[in-house]
Amino acid sequence: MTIHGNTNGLSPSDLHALERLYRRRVPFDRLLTPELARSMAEISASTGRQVGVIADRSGHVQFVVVGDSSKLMLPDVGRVRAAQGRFRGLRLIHTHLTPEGLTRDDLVDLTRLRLDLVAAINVGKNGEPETVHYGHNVPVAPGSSESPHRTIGPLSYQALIGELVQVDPAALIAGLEQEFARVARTRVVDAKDGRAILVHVCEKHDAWRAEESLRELAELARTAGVEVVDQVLQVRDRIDPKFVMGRGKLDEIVQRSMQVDASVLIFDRNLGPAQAAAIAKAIDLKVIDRSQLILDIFAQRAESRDGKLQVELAQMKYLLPRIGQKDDSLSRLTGGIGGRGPGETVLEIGKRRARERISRLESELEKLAVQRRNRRQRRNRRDVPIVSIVGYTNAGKSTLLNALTGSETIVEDKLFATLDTRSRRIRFPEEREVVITDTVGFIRDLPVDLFAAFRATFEEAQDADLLLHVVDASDPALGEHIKTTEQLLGQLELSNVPTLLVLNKCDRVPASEVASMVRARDAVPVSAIDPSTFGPLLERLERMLFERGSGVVTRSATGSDELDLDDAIPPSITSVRLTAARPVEEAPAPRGPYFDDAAIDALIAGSGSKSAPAAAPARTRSRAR
Ligand SMILES: Nc1nc2c(ncn2[C@@H]2O[C@H](COP(=O)(O)OP(=O)(O)OP(=O)(O)O)[C@@H](O)[C@H]2O)c(=O)[nH]1
Ligand SMILES: [Mg+2]
Repeated sequence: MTIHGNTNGLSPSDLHALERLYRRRVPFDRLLTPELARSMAEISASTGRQVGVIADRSGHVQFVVVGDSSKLMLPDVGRVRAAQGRFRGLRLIHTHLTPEGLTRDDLVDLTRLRLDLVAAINVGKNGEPETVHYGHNVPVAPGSSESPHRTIGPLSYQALIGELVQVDPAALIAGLEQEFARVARTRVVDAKDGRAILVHVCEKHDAWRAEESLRELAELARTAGVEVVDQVLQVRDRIDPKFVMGRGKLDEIVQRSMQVDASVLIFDRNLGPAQAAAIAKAIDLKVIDRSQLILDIFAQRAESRDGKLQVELAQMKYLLPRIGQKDDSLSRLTGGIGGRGPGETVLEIGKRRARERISRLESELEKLAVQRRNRRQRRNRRDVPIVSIVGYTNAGKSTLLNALTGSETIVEDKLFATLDTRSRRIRFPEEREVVITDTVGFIRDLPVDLFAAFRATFEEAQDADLLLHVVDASDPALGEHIKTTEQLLGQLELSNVPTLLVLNKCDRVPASEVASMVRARDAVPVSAIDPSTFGPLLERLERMLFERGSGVVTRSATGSDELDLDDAIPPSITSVRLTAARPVEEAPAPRGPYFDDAAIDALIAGSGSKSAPAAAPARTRSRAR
């Protein structure tokens, strides 16, 4: 039976008296009992310190706390959750040594810990209870200036005990929970990962991108399977180093979380380990940052072995500095958003084991990387051009790949629909074929460790003869998306690969705007959902890939005695018709590693690589057609 708080210098008999408080019962339908009130007052008077108990709804005392003359520091009650409801199912009953109502600290605890109720017993000079104040949370409309608490008192202790004044917390709380529920009328019950409030805090000079950024965060949250119930935006002169925002705003958010019944706060920025812990401790909600959200999506979606290992490694690296933070905010993460995927185990293990796991993952991934490099070297002796489709997430890369090749890779109106990339081939007239590969979408401020994971998926793109940079022309953040993609391509050492900018989703943009964007950016317009728009794209593609002096050099096999690729290419491309790029029969659906090497080998072999033995028959067959 732990006595929490400031126990220094207490006599054994005081401690004993405090321990005995654990045996008291406080029925849920009574504010307090005379036995409890008198013993608490007595100990307070003898120690000169505030004394409190935290009782649950069945009337048991869960915590006994002792403070100093003017305040109590409450222990972490985070894991003693009420089964259901907006409140924690706990009441704080404590003493005050000066005649006063509930203090600001009392009200903050009330909100922060979502207590059912806080009661303060004023202890008189004679060491007897004199008056009682109590308070509880009330729902207020967002943005309203009304107080989120209701406080009642002073009530005469004698009147309370004599039941001249009747207070029934059970009935009170039942009514309040209904009231809160009514405010949160919009509730949808089937969200499997809880309800979240998005929080964007920025300094003034960054305010211009806040709205767009929140919109993207909402998309990410939706992709992760979280229901967004509210969004909070705060522009500050300076980001608070400890809590990011001000304490007042934090309290407001907790209040709001009760109204809309949210259990998760998702920050639209990356939080340092100490920040995350401080915030989680202060508000006692699950706190997730942008990196964690993205990691969570990857953890849910990675399918291949390589992909899974990469995600686990990224999660481990993210979590390592967070293990053993003073208020272990990770303990709130088990299960659900932020605590999913292979990295979940890290929540139970210590730093040392986590480090061991990291080095094991790294060496496994290195082995896979070596295998991939070897394959790529073998494959370099080829003459089939490779085109990689790159671009911001949700730009329509997979849709375009499907439409160009008549295949069916996953297309979803979600961010990071594609995590395990696919390759397909398309055939141009005159038997010229191209292998086209899809890639993982880019996003702003990609967590560093995830970027490392990304890197592997783009190794293949380094062999590409051409990048199709697909961008959603209808997105207001188009310019930002292009910039981010270009930056990340640079970091992936892909800046040197010839690139064609493809303005996608032109069906959503007025033609005049498309025309000016095409001119300004030397781009090709398409609508990936409408193949009748592919003409200009195919023409440009063919010109860039096959025309002499196009600047795109297709590697050809050295020492081969077969035809040079050029010989097989007629000089004219004027005959390109829309139907020209017919899908080629089945491409085996590559399953990870991110980039399925065997599948690409097979594709290339099937397309007439001079170095691959399978090439000749493939080519003969297609010629004969
Ligand atoms: N209106 C319209 N919608 C499109 C077009 N191209 C793609 N979409 C839609 O945009 C959404 C995203 O398409 P995807 O092909 O999954 O995008 P992606 O770039 O592969 O996305 P990630 O794999 O998540 O990076 C889907 O809902 C598509 O149906 C287009 O040209 N016009
Ligand atoms: Mg995709």
